Amino acid sequence: MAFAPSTTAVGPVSIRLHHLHWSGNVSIFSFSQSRFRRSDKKTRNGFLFMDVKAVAAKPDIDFEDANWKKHFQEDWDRRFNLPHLTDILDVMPRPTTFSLKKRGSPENINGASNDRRNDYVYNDDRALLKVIKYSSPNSAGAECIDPDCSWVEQWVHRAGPRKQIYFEPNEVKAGIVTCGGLCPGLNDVIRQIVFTLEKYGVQRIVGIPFGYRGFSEEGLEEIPLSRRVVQNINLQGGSLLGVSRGGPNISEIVDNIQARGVDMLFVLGGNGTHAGANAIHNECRKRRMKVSVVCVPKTIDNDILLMDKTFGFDTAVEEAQRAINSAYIEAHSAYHGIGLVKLMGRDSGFIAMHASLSSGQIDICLIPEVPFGLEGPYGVLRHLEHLIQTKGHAVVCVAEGAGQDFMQKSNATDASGNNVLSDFGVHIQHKIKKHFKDIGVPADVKYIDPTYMIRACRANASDAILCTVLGQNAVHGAFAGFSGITTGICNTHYVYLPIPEVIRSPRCVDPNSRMWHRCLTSTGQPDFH
Ligand SMILES: Nc1ncnc2c1ncn2[C@@H]1O[C@H](COP(=O)(O)OP(=O)(O)O)[C@@H](O)[C@H]1O
Ligand SMILES: O=P(O)(O)OC[C@H]1O[C@](O)(COP(=O)(O)O)[C@@H](O)[C@@H]1O
Ligand SMILES: [Mg+2]
Repeated sequence: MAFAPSTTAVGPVSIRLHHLHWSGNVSIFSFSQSRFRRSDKKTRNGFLFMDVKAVAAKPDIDFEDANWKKHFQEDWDRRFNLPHLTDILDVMPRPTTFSLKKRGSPENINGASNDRRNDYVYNDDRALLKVIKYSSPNSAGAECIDPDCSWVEQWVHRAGPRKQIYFEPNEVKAGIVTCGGLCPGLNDVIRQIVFTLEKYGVQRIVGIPFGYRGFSEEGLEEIPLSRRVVQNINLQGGSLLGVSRGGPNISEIVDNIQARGVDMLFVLGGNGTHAGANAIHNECRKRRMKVSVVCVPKTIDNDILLMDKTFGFDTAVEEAQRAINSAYIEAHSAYHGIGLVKLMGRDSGFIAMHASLSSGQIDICLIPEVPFGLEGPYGVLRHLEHLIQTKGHAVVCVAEGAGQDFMQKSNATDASGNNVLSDFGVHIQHKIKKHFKDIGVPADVKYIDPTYMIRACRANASDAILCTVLGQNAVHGAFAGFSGITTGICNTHYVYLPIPEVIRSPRCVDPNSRMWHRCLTSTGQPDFH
């Protein structure tokens, strides 16, 4: 029996890929529920939070069965099937009002000349999630399903405008909400959602202020949105609508959606936000409301499963270069200089890894996914000593979630239920200073924490394009009648995915991946233990 996507909101989960016996991406395996231990379960703000730990990692597939691949693929298709309004409601489609041809005359869409333009995506269109065929599980970076690492097709649904839509645009009231922390590109996505809604003919578009809180907090009025209002918001960082953590429970949110008469809700946020959006979608279904809930993944940490990348990540990596370069200049110009930069990444070290790789100036990169020792002959401090002796300076990049075991845990959580991390940047800074003092070698340590400077930036060009496509696809998905979905880029193609599939766990750097190996090659750092 496969692990069925739960209709219960699953909160922060901690699964480290390198703890798994099987190489590859956890999401390709179907786990039976019995293989998970629920280590912690608490209710906060009416939400259910579960920390789920993988205690065994064997996939629940009988590879002796000659038909295992067929079963796997049937299960896959079931898991990745997109929830649709017609699953529960008797709603009829109508021809789309979104047309790229003659503006204002979408009725022509069924004509032969229109078909030649190939403007629309069909519900049976699919994109292939994985494209490498590994010759063995020992191939570098192999992601395998079976012990022989055989070829198994994993198809997901293609995003884009459909010929048939399930809403009358002039009757639609659309809401947009941005939750969690800031991320470069939020305004670009809001802007594109508004543009695309208007292109369909939607006239009532509102922003819900300050994340999910805007659904309950008194005095927070919805913000009317139009092309005129959002025209230039992409020129600055942040979110026009504001963001927040925590907020009302799902039932209150859905009551409020009902009261406002919102029938399309666009939710921009990370893992927590997606769990909330899925719960909202399920509650709307339970109440048989005709509401489409569509997410756009927003995580600067890049920690959403299955996606090539999420918007804001490229910008963060680029912006981090400035901090790393300053750290390098400081370190290089000082006698025995050590530059130290802390970058974001609660569970995932993608920003630290990519920023280290792209800068070419990092000697040591520390991320949460790869354990390391500080003291002792094979520890980080001894290697720093070696770098100072041989090069005269060193630059270190740490992800915020790295080295948590070296510090006292606070057990505190933020309003969303996320663990509040101890500051490893500050900790290692003190450790380095003390170490060099203890061994009687001068060292000049300069610590840079650019966290909020990076997060508040406006999107760079490549993220701006990603935001544009994602924002437009979110609207196409809602008009197509899907709900409980998110939109992303997988294997260079734009797709829709059911929310539970992308939040099974935070996406993490695989220490066996080619990218981490490239990072190690670039920094020249040894294994620390
Ligand atoms: N398991 C959950 N179920 C429902 N809502 C959640 C859940 N986890 C977080 N949320 C809500 O989602 C919003 C954003 O969550 P947060 O973890 O702060 O950011 P992110 O979405 O970036 O991960 C918050 O308002 C929070 O209360
Ligand atoms: O100070 P805040 O707002 O709690 O944000 C800190 C968090 O924001 C992040 O950059 C992104 O987190 P979210 O995806 O939850 O917004 C994390 O890496 C970091 O722990
Ligand atoms: Mg989060």
